[in-house]
Parts: sequence; C-alpha cells; structure tokens
Amino acid sequence: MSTMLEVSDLSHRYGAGDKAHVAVNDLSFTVEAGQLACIVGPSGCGKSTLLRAIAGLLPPTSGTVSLHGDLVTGVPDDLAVVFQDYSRSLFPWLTVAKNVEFPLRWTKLDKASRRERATAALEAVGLTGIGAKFPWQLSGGMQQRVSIARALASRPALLIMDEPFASVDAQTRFELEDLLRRVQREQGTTVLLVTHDIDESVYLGDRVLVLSKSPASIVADLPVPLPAERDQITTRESAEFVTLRGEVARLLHGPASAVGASAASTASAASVASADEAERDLVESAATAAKEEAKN
Ligand SMILES: Nc1ncnc2c1ncn2[C@@H]1O[C@H](COP(=O)(O)OP(=O)(O)OP(=O)(O)O)[C@@H](O)[C@H]1O
Repeated sequence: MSTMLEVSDLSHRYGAGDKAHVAVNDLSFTVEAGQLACIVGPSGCGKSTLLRAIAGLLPPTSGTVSLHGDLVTGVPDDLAVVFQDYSRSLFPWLTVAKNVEFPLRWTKLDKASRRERATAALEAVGLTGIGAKFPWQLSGGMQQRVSIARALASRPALLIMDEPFASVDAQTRFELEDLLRRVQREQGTTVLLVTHDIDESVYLGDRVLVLSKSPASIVADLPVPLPAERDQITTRESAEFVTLRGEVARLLHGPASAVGASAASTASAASVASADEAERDLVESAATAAKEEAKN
C-alpha cells in the first residue's frame, strides 16, 4: 500500500497574542491509498480546522499536508469534499446530471465522456435514470447520494467527508453508510471521514483516529478488526464491534477528554461557523461557474 495522505506536525492557531487560540496541535498521521479512515473527536475540538487545512482551504500555522507526495498549498484538483448539508452544496438550478458533471469541466474529458462518467457515478450510487431531475425534486437521502456521485465522478485521490450523514434519518443513514462502504471498496477510493457518531466511525472505518478535546491532537489510532463485508445488524452485534466502540467511547468521554459544558457550547458555536465558512468557500467559488454552465 502507498501513502495517499500525509499530515506532519500540523498545528493551527487562530488569532495572535492574548486572543490566540490553538485549534490543532502538532498532529501527524497518514492514510494509505484505498483506506477509509474515520476521525472522531469531541465537539469543537478542531476537526473542521483540520479538514480545512487538509483540503488546502486554510494554510496551517506550522506543519505540512501532502497528497500522493505533493505538498498541499491550495485546494488540490484531485480532492473532493462531501459536506453534511447537501441542500447547500448541490446547485438547485442545475439538473442532477449537470450537478454530477460539473467538477469534470476542469478535467481534459470531452463532453461525451463527462456525461458517461456522470451516468456511471449515478448508477454506482443507485440513482440510475434520474439525471434529468432537479435536486429539489429528490428526498434528502437521494440528494446526498447525488453529492457522493458528484464527488466520485472526478475519481478523487482523496475524498473528504465532513459529517456526511448527520442530516438524514436513521434508516437512510444506515443505507448511505452501506452505500459508501460498497462504492469505496469497488472504486478503491481513499476516504477521510469525520463523524461525531462513535458507532458510525467503527462501522465504516478501516481505522478510527480519536482526537483529544481542543486543541486537537491524536489520542489513539485504532485499526478496526472487522471483516470487509459488514452488515448493519450482525456487525453491530459482534463482540469486536462492541469492544472497539467501548474503547473509543472511553477515550472520548473519559475524564481526560471531558469538556466543561459552557466551554463546549461556546466552542461548538464557533466551530459551526468555521465549518459553514469552509463550505461557503468551496461552494461559492464553484457557483459562478455553475451559472455559466446552466446557460450553455
Ligand atoms: N475562525 C476562527 N477564529 C477563531 N477561533 C476559531 C475559528 N474557527 C474555529 N475556531 C475555534 O477553534 C476550535 C476548533 O474549531 P473547529 O470548528 O475546528 O472544531 P470542530 O471539532 O470541527 O467542531 P464541531 O465538532 O462542533 O464540528 C474551537 O474552539 C473554535 O472556537
């Protein structure tokens, strides 16, 4: 296996002087090609800051991020991000097919190949034949499938997913988790997924990286000893699943990780703003071009 993502001694501090706030503290890890690594951490610990730095949206105060050996200094062309809020990341004025094709405009693919890729990506996520619909004509779960199809269509070197299933109901969440694992294995995609949900991190991951309370540092990097074929009922009942889930919960909620209630709620409010900012950065930069696309 080759290393796809390398995060080395990464730190990020917001502000300076008395008002300085260290959000990420000297964090190092790698993700191998084809791996699905999950990150779990307490609310407000610095997950969004970390993802923004990895995505090239935020220059870190110190340390480096490399994608397939290349230093990340801006948003890499071969990186895709799926956010929690599908309703804001899909363009409502473009059809589903055009939404999925959209990032391919920056590749060398001709129009016919772009269409073919989009059709195949929609098929991979179980949405064959809905390309002519608009996002707002679909359920929330279907819209998130479209976001996943769009991310996969560009065959990214790294797919970053920031709480991707937090806005759908429990049944849809299970379906999307299984869909992600299936497609990720079929296509060999390297995925870094952030979740608040301990069970989800264990069910989905090949590895679970547990972050400390703010400032984020890695408290554990745990391999997931579950078979590749997983099932929402039997896997979650298995001894390995229950043991690992307990271990992650203890690391997150044990005394060393406890966060005071008021500090947590303040941090949480600021971090929502930060995640929103990241999403806006990416979506807005694409929106202008998407409007042009709609005219064509
Ligand atoms: N732009 C900013 N300026 C100053 N401080 C910030 C900024 N963005 C985030 N922070 C602070 O950095 C810390 C980490 O925030 P971040 O959003 O990365 O956490 P998070 O783990 O993603 O949060 P959540 O779990 O709620 O999504 C928080 O204490 C937050 O208050």
